[in-house]
Amino acid sequence: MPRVRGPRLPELHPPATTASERDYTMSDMRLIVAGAGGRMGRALVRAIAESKGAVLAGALEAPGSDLLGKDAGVLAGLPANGIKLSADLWAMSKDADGILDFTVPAATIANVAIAAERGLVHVIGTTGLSGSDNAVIKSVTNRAVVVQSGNMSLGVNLLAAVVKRVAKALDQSFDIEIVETHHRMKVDAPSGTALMLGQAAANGRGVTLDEHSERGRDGITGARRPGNIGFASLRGGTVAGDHSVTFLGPFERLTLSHQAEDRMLFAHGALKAALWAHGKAPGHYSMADVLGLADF
Ligand SMILES: NC(=O)C1=CN([C@@H]2O[C@H](COP(=O)(O)OP(=O)(O)OC[C@H]3O[C@@H](n4cnc5c(N)ncnc54)[C@H](OP(=O)(O)O)[C@@H]3O)[C@@H](O)[C@H]2O)C=CC1
Ligand SMILES: O=C(O)C1=N[C@H](C(=O)O)C[C@H](O)C1
Repeated sequence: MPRVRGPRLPELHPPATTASERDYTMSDMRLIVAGAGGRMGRALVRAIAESKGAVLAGALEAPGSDLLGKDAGVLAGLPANGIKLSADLWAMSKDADGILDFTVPAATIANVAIAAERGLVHVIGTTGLSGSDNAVIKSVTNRAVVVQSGNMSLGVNLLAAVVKRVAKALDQSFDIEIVETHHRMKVDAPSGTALMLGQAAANGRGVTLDEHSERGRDGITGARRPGNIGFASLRGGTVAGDHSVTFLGPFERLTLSHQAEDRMLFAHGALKAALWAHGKAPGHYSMADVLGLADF
């Protein structure tokens, strides 16, 4: 029987290579993974092993973690790579070029100063950051390179650009509601992506998100305030990340949505951001900058 060939799929999971199987060059970007024992941290270790142009230079974990001293490759489901998890960012960053940081707000904020001092590209994917956390991050970007985004995927960043345009085109007779669904282990709500999409809608409308958000409705809430942007969060199972933005108008609704199928999507996006930012001038960059969508 003739072999039927299907369309080629992008290689989200190309065969993993390890330090011993690959020839690293001096020009490879030397990356530290923060939260290396976490879900995203393990995905990032795999993404680095699978990609050209970067090498794992360190694996950071929380002080007191049971995982300190364990091999980052083994934790990520790969052969041992000799990089042991450590809580000492200053020591491991001596010869590093960048840090991929998907941890918790307190850890990310602690990492900001060291990354700036060491001249590391700091890719920040951590969500749940407060306004004052974000101000700390911004404060170093006159001397440090930071790429920060609540979502590192191409699809969500395109979605945000489209949401901004649609919000601009529709008046306040259209209510905007953002719904997100994530796995049962997620600790923050609304998701960073939902807030990013809300910000895009607010920008399109020319309003301030803080003054036009409706979050956590419960009980007698009163009627919906015209012009507000609503948020709802679902948690359960193993969902990598679903987001939808619905524009509800008189007798019609428009929904734009995105489903992430695997968190390797975010890991590959973060790696792309680091490689893009290597050698850039100090600044606070977004994933839209990395993907060339800033003017879309
Ligand atoms: N922007 C994006 O595209 C994406 C963002 N995220 C965000 O990334 C973050 C992490 O998500 P996820 O991997 O699922 O969460 P996990 O809880 O699985 O991982 C977080 C890791 O950070 C570790 N950690 C805590 N404190 C420190 C510290 N001081 N130094 C170093 N490591 C520390 C945790 O260790 P311990 O368990 O011991 O506390 C844990 O291993 C979340 O904010 C999530 O929303 C996730 C996916 C995509
Ligand atoms: O915690 C997660 O898993 C994710 N977090 C990010 C968010 O808060 O939006 C990105 C993605 O949706 C997965």
